[in-house]
Amino acid sequence: MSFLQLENLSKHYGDFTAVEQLNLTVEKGEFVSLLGPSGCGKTTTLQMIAGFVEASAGRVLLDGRDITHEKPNRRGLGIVFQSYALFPHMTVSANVGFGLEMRRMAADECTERVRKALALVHLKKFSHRYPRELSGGQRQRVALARALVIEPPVLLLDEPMSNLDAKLREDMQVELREIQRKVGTTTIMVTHDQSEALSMSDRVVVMDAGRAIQIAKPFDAYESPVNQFVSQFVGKANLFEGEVASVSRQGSALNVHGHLLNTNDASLHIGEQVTLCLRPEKLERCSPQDEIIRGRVRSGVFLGNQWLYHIDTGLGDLLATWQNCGNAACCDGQEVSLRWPTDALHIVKRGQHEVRHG
Ligand SMILES: Nc1ncnc2c1ncn2[C@@H]1O[C@H](COP(=O)(O)OP(=O)(O)OP(=O)(O)O)[C@@H](O)[C@H]1O
Repeated sequence: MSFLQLENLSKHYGDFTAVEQLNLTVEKGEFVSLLGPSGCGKTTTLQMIAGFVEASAGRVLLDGRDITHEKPNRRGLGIVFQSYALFPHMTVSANVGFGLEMRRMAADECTERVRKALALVHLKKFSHRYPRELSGGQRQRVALARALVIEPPVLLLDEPMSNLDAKLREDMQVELREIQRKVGTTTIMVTHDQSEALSMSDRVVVMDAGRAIQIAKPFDAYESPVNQFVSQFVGKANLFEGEVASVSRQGSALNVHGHLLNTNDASLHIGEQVTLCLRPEKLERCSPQDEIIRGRVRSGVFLGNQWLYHIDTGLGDLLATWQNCGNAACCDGQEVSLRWPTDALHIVKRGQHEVRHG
């Protein structure tokens, strides 16, 4: 049995459904992110696990125990909110030790645990400061120490890094994941930032309109998105509508605006209408005799580690990302020959409501 299980978990507000029949199993020590656009039900799901929002239907099981209707304080989960919610009139130590005092832990043990928790988040030197005397990143670490000090079975993080600037956010992502690995606490994190979810998680739950659309390892969600929504939400995608022109044992040929494109997918039927996904980094420049399609560069943007190009082609406007092309490899208006490996072209479903677990 999995450590944390959500079974058909739903939340209705009147006739509005915020979360619909969510099923998720999380193993001990796993780091799982709930990823999706604003309003898709991520926070509501987290709050149902925490016990701050009452589930309308379904169950939450922790280590086999049904906690669906237990009070939040009896669940004993560690929570870090977006706002950190530190007590402004208490020092760092007092903030971190607060949960232990509430549990009436002996003073000596409490002091020792607070010391260890602050060492874990590299804040030992700041124990006597007040939250207003700390930077955003330091406050975030106090909130993390406060959640971890009670040694919770599950750590719940609600957009824990959204108040940090881009650089600090990246550093904290690495640090948070290192701490989580060291402590081994099962963790569920809410985020709308796909790169954050992909870089930190063992698995991601991609949500839309209250439903889990795909539950997968980050690599699989990116490489094999289950539908159009996931392909566009997790990374950038070129999408084409096409019709299956022929099928063989090796794959299929698809007609897209009069161009025949080969895929490795042999499970299709002639005449079937499909959507194809091609990631921008899979496009390669090639010589004219090797090209699949020719295009004209509309614009190029330098992104630091790569260039992002918009290219007008017979398939539509294609996005291409290329690294190592020095000081602008292509000029606006330049004609380019393009190709990609056959296995880079994926068939994605058009519907949005088919969950795939992985
Ligand atoms: N108390 C409530 N009463 C009515 N509707 C609510 C209530 N709380 C949340 N909702 C609605 O439920 C939906 C899901 O909200 P939720 O906060 O879970 O979204 P989210 O994915 O976390 O979004 P964000 O990334 O913007 O925080 C939203 O449409 C929201 O307006």
